[in-house]
Formats: sequence, structure tokens, C-alpha cells
Amino acid sequence: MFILVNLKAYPCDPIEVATAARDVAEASGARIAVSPQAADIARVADTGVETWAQHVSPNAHGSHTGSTLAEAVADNGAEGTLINHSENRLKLADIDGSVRAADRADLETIVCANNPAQVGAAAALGPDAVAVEPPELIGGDISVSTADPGIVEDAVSAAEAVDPTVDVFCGAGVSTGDDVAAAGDLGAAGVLLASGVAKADDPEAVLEDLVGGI
Ligand SMILES: O=C[C@H](O)COP(=O)(O)O
Repeated sequence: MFILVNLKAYPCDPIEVATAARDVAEASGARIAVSPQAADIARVADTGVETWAQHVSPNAHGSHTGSTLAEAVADNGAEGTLINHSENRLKLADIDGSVRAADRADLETIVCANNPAQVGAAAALGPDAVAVEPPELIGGDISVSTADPGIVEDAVSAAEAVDPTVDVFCGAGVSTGDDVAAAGDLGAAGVLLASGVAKADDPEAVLEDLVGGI
């Protein structure tokens, strides 16, 4: 199970979380990555933790003010990127373009989706993985794997039907090792989480609990 911690725009210390994630990954052998604000990618990557972007633009180099280029995040140490997060939705053509841009920059990709139907559509675009996240459970206290296990199973089936090589992650409300274990039992290859770590008083303790569920 891959644990991807999205820091969103939370007012946490990205270096504290990155250092904790690096240490827990090294001690446990688990794969843990941190996805900070674009401006923090280089210094988070410098900690040695696996670092992901929260978004990349479909654009390549050129006259595109405000674009976050796949090439730029890769040059600054990112190894992968989220695309179409629930809080940063894109048009279908732009999701496709962002996946292509990430491929050009050798970034691993996870395309987010609200439900199994969107998971199938996202899988057809050829990302490395898709993540199903019911928007109403994001930021809450109950894990998707407990509140709506059927959506995870249906997402796994939807991706499998389109492209069996595309992994399925789940996210929303994941904060404990039991949540991670339940997600794995439902067929998820990893979890995408944010508030459980980014808002924790002791992010390292939460990460240690999370890897216990792998
Ligand atoms: O990117 C992470 C997901 O939106 C889940 O967020 P959450 O763990 O705060 O529910």
C-alpha cells in the first residue's frame, strides 16, 4: 500500500511533515510520499522524502502565466503528480493534457475522481493510478473505507474493466492504520489522505499508526 499525504493549503510545516514521512518510510519500508504546495516542492524534496505535485498544467513551456508545468515540478524534485483533485477539478481535455504533460516529464500520475463512473473515464486516459474520493467525506472523521466500502470496490471494478494496469487508490477521512488496512482489503493499492496528518499535533505518530495497517 502506497500512502500519499496531500498537504493541500493547510497551514502546517511542510518540512516537519516531510521529515516525519521520510523517517517513518525508512524505518518501516513503507512507500510514503508528501504532496506540498508547488512553492514548497524543492525544499520538501530536499528532505529525501518522495515528493509529489498537487497539480500540473496541460501546458508546455511558453506564454502561459500562472501555469504549473510538469517539467518545472520534475526539475524541482517531484516524482509524481495528482491531477483533477476534487478541490481543483479540470475539464476532460485538460485532464488528458495534464496526464500527457506528466508523462513527458516522467512524473507518475494519479487522476482523482468522485465516483466509479469517473474512475472508469479517468482510467481510459492512461494514468498510473486513479483515486476515488467521495467529496462529502473529504476532511471528515469517517474513512471512505468504513463509510462507503462499496464505492471503493466499485471503483476497483470500474478501473479493472477499462485498464487492469491502472491502480486504484481511495481517499477521504483516512487517518488510522485500520483505515489503511480496510482500504487494502477492498482492493485499493494505496490511500490518499490529508487532514489526518496535516492537521495532527504529532504527524509522525499518525504516520506510524498508518503504516501499521499496510
Ligand atoms: O487529497 C486528499 C483527500 O482529499 C482526502 O482529504 P482528507 O484526508 O482530509 O479527507
